[in-house]
Amino acid sequence: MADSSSSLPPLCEKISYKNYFLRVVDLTILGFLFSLLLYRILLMNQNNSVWVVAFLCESFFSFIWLLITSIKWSPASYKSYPERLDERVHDLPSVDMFVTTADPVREPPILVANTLLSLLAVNYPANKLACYVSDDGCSPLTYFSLKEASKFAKIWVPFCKKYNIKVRAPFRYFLNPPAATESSEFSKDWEITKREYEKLSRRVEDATGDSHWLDAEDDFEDFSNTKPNDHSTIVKVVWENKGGVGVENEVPHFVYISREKRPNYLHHYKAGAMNFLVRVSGLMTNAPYMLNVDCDMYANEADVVRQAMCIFLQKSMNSNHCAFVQFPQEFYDSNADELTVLQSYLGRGIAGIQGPTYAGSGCFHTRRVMYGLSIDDLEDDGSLSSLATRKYLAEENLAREFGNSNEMVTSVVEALQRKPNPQNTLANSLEAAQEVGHCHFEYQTSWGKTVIRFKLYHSRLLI
Ligand SMILES: O=c1ccn([C@@H]2O[C@H](COP(=O)(O)OP(=O)(O)O[C@H]3O[C@H](CO)[C@@H](O)[C@H](O)[C@H]3O)[C@@H](O)[C@H]2O)c(=O)[nH]1
Ligand SMILES: [Mn+2]
Repeated sequence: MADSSSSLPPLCEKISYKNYFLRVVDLTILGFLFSLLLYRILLMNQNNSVWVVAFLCESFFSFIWLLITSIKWSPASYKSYPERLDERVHDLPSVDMFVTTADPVREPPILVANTLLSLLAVNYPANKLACYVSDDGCSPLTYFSLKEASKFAKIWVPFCKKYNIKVRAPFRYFLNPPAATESSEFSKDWEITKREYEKLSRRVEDATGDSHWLDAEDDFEDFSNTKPNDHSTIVKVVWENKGGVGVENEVPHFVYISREKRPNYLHHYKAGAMNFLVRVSGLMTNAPYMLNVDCDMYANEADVVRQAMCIFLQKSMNSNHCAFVQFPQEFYDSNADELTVLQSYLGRGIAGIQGPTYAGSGCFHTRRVMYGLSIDDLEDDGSLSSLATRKYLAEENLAREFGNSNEMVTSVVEALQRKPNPQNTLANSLEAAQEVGHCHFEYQTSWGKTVIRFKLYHSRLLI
């Protein structure tokens, strides 16, 4: 856990971008706007309706201008120092990473595979990570592609770590040839890895048009007679990190899940998928932190988890006061100018006031906040207050809130009390994981009402 010594340099800092010259300019503009409105009001009686319309438009403009200027008044951003993490934190916390996909046509499986590969390869101890992909399309093709990708991960992840590759989504990384200055060993490994990635792409492409492989393996039996909106829960542990040495230890757990869907049950789209991801990961790994990434994105920074941990674990910021860490999104395939305005001006402005807004993807949350805790429920040392213990841990409450699965309730209690997860093998939780995939979890419990759906969008805790 985090070292409390204050003599060590901080894990992250808030950088302020206050600009007094800009503030004077803004105050001058505000003065002009007020004088204009005052002028309109004073001469209102002597003019016609055009004057009134002009007054209304200028008032509206002034209001919007004032709103935006107040947001931008004290811009700030957070700078993290992941290189300091190892000397400050001796036992890094676990992180469960979630990817949601819903449609193998609109979201090509090779892209989802790249998202998965970029997450499996992040710079973080692999035994502290687990990646869960939720497939609302219940697509055997997506499952096939991800399974193949997890085989390729055993080449890709060691390659990225050995050469400290920055972009860890192979489809982006292999766009550029290696620099001429690279060693011959690197060039050789680069060629081999690229060839293996091309083989993976080809296998996925071939499988797209031809489904004979569906019958060839028992593993795909669960997908027979399923429709995207009518099927039972599927949970498959594709790769389990059981420790050991070398490659075996370098690739994090990877679990494929597809929750039950029935035509007469609303499934709550991504929010429903996220609920199921939280439940299954709670049963299997129960990490205190969770990362949520859309399937058409990838982690473009290998240190992303370490950066988030710098912010969560920075003592001076009080880790209990931090509910989520949101990373900005960048687009590689569209004009990003409008995003610069959003992120550099408004994003930094909001970060200066309290913290960024939740953007739906690229966000780390603490599990306890997802289960309903707020700052008021915690003592200074992060333990549950006695009032919160009565409120959250009462047996009848737990079943009503989280459902009738005993294993689920146990995992929630352990997460709320910050107990380390006992090291079970993932396969031991398969039956319980199937159970929490039922549609009724979204109806007879708080999952479909407040857990996640409420917390994601109304969390009051900041960074
Ligand atoms: O029934 C569904 C529908 C969508 N998704 C997934 O949800 C994500 C976002 O859906 P998308 O259709 O791509 O929405 P966007 O408008 O592109 O996404 C933005 O807006 C959403 C909220 O409206 C956020 O949840 C997203 O994170 C944010 O990137 C994707 O990974 C989908 O695969 C599901 O898992 N199940
Ligand atoms: Mn999208």
